[in-house]
Amino acid sequence: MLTIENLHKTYHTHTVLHQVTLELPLGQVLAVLGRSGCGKTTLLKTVAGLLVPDAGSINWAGASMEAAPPRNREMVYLSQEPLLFPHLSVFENIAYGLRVRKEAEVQAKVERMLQELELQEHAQKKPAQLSGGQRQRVAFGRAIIFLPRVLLLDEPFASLDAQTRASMQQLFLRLARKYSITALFVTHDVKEALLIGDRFAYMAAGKLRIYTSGEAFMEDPTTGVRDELAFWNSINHKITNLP
Ligand SMILES: Nc1ncnc2c1ncn2[C@@H]1O[C@H](COP(=O)(O)OP(=O)(O)OP(=O)(O)O)[C@@H](O)[C@H]1O
Repeated sequence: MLTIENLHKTYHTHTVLHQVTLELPLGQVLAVLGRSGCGKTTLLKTVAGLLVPDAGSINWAGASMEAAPPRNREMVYLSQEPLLFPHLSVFENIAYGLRVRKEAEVQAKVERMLQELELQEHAQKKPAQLSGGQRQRVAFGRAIIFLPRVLLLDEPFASLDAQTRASMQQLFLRLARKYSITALFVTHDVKEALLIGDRFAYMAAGKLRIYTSGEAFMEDPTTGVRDELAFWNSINHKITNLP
């Protein structure tokens, strides 16, 4: 279980994380919905150890993570623009974490992951020879192949077209189930949050509100789920009443 208590972060006089508290059980995905600038990236980078909080605690299975450097936390941050090694092939990008950890059966593990990601035929290409969606799949594979404790996903599909985005969402759901992935998934897209999350939260001005159920998330007018439903009802009404 990931436990975060009263996480606080200020840039100069601007408070970006305001007493953020959450619990995330193993194998669950918490979808965090929030508008641009609400502090989502700061939250994920602080959990990953890439930013230092002013106060608060981050625990994994009861052990404090604050003193642990990012690589020892095994909490992987994935951004919208996948960061891949440009000079390495797809295969070697995915193999990287395994080689660093001196794990066995690298070849077989990477081949299996390439198959999961449907990237077998691109194994020897360099990142620059791939589409945005394919690069994001490589970044996923590289992150999950060594089974990190927590995946921290920062609007990972925001730059993709609608179809590629939908197929990446399905791929994520399939792999999340298969590998029991524990993840914080931040997005500004309410449909994506509903589709991806096992649990739901809403972030505004550095404050995180956790919902006790999916229904509570959907019923809160600030999340925009109601507006989304009203929009589609009005479109349906318009289309069925066209002359
Ligand atoms: N290094 C920094 N120095 C000062 N202010 C910062 C810094 N990084 C972020 N901020 C400010 O903190 C606030 C939250 O930024 P953050 O990147 O966490 O937001 P976000 O919710 O991820 O937004 P977006 O969806 O646009 O990426 C913003 O107002 C931003 O301008």
